[in-house]
Amino acid sequence: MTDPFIVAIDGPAGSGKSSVSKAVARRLGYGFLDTGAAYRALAWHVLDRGAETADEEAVLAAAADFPFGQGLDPDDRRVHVGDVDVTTAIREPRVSGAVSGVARVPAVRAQVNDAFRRIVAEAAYPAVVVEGRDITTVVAPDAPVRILLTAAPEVRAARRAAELDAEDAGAVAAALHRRDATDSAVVDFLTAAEGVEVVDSTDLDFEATIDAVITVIERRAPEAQRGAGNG
Ligand SMILES: Nc1ncnc2c1ncn2[C@@H]1O[C@H](COP(=O)(O)OP(=O)(O)O)[C@@H](O)[C@H]1O
Ligand SMILES: Nc1ccn([C@@H]2O[C@H](COP(=O)(O)OP(=O)(O)O)[C@@H](O)[C@H]2O)c(=O)n1
Repeated sequence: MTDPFIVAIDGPAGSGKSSVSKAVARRLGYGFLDTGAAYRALAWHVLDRGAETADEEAVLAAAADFPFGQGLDPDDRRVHVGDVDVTTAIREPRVSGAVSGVARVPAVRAQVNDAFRRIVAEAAYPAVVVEGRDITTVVAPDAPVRILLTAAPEVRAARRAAELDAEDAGAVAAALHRRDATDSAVVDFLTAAEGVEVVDSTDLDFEATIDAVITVIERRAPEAQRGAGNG
């Protein structure tokens, strides 16, 4: 089998990257890689070691001893650090509030990006949908399909608050926009780079967003490499 091709999807928090990418991968028979889960798992690992993600030395020490496990099955979002299942823990607000400290360390970005490329190259799928912040620009700038998935800030905050079933939607919105601001200082994922197609889901429901992404794939992906069952 030739190397899987990449469908690269970037975007800000709450734009629908993970849920839409997973649904697209499942529908097309592709693999799915949630790159944010790796940064979240490393932030969890730093906190679990009793350190702070603002401490770059502590982050580098944790990254040097980071037995991270993540699969490509769209229907299996389990994430492990060693033999600890951290799937739920990495989505907790305390980790969301700490993850940007990990993401701003260049050596960490280089380490996890190498791991992402290796995981995709070894994938037993015709393609892998890879979602995050810098996939279209750093991890896979030559991918045949590169999408910036976005939505209005207030829509993204409302979706995240609903997802977390949060009592204080204002606090969720403030945390989300704070993370957007911190993240976009590290990687510009709010502006589509040359060749990246923008899908704005502000006025699209979940199914319509999936269809919009698949339309881009059908237009941009190499015909010969598409998986079975997708025309
Ligand atoms: N177009 C959409 N319309 C309504 N809800 C959506 C849409 N896209 C995603 N969602 C929901 O918004 C929440 C956040 O989506 P998620 O995939 O976690 O975003 P991200 O990974 O970009 O942070 C989830 O509950 C998801 O089901
Ligand atoms: N490719 C990536 C993916 C995530 N990240 C970092 O990891 C954090 C969590 O990513 P995520 O995709 O799980 O976050 P959401 O957009 O799902 O809220 C982001 O806020 C970034 O700080 C990154 O720097 N680069």
